[in-house]
Amino acid sequence: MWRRRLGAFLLRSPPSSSSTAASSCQHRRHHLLPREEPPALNRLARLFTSQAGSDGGNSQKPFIAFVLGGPGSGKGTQCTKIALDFGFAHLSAGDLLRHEIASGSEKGELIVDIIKEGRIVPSEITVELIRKAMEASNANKVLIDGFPRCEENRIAFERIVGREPDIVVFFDCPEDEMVKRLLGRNQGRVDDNIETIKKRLKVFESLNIPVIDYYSSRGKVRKINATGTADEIFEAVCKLFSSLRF
Ligand SMILES: Nc1ncnc2c1ncn2[C@@H]1O[C@H](COP(=O)(O)OP(=O)(O)O)[C@@H](O)[C@H]1O
Ligand SMILES: O=c1ccn([C@@H]2O[C@H](COP(=O)(O)OP(=O)(O)O)[C@@H](O)[C@H]2O)c(=O)[nH]1
Ligand SMILES: [Mg+2]
Repeated sequence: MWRRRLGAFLLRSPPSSSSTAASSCQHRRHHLLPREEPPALNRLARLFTSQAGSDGGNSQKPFIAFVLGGPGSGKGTQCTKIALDFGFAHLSAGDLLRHEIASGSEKGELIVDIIKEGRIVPSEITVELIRKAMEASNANKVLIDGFPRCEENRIAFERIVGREPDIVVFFDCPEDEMVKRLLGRNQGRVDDNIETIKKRLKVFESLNIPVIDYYSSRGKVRKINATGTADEIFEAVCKLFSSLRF
């Protein structure tokens, strides 16, 4: 049912963290309530809870949401909104890889070639970048955007980080809509060409869908219809995140 014939495209520079005023949803206020308590009370409360707040250190395991969907399904756009409204750290695997490329490292040279071809970067590289970013964020709620891309990624993450995600959010978007969005993204990414897009869509179908199927069989997938405007989709996202305990 989630398998769609996927047709076609991009690599953009680091994430836009912009979010429109219209991005907030009706559930937002409900979620912000605990964070609106006086700071001293918050700090005191954290001393007696099992998980520290994202600004107060995280000595316990964080709540992890993998955010998956085809290229152009809106993962990055929605993650930015979730991070703002629900206080998650947003770790984009693609952005971490692009930062590595920008650093000029030897690894970066390997990564850029892989990304240009729409293939998947070796798991040990990506998992190590994510592990370090999780540690550096010290957050108690983490969105991992665009990872795992394949079963090997998934297994490597679970082995190295020693965790499964708490949930997997799947943005389900028709191929023609994804292609249209990617063509309009215009962020100067090296994978922003028709040839690479075709390959990425094929890779999504053959390698990433099995990861979604795996987590689905474990009852972890929350599918969101990713058609409509970004704000309409975020309404559904808000309903989901408002129902979670983290
Ligand atoms: N619901 C939407 N409708 C139309 N365009 C969208 C929507 N969500 C995101 N976009 C745009 O589509 C492109 C791809 O979105 P992005 O969030 O980068 O997707 P992904 O991270 O899944 O590749 C971006 O240019 C973004 O602004
Ligand atoms: O865990 C990951 C995430 C990304 N990529 C590579 O980086 C590209 C861009 O990924 P990103 O998530 O930024 O693309 P999006 O799906 O958001 O358009 C992918 O096509 C892959 O080549 C990868 O190898 N492993
Ligand atoms: Mg993205």
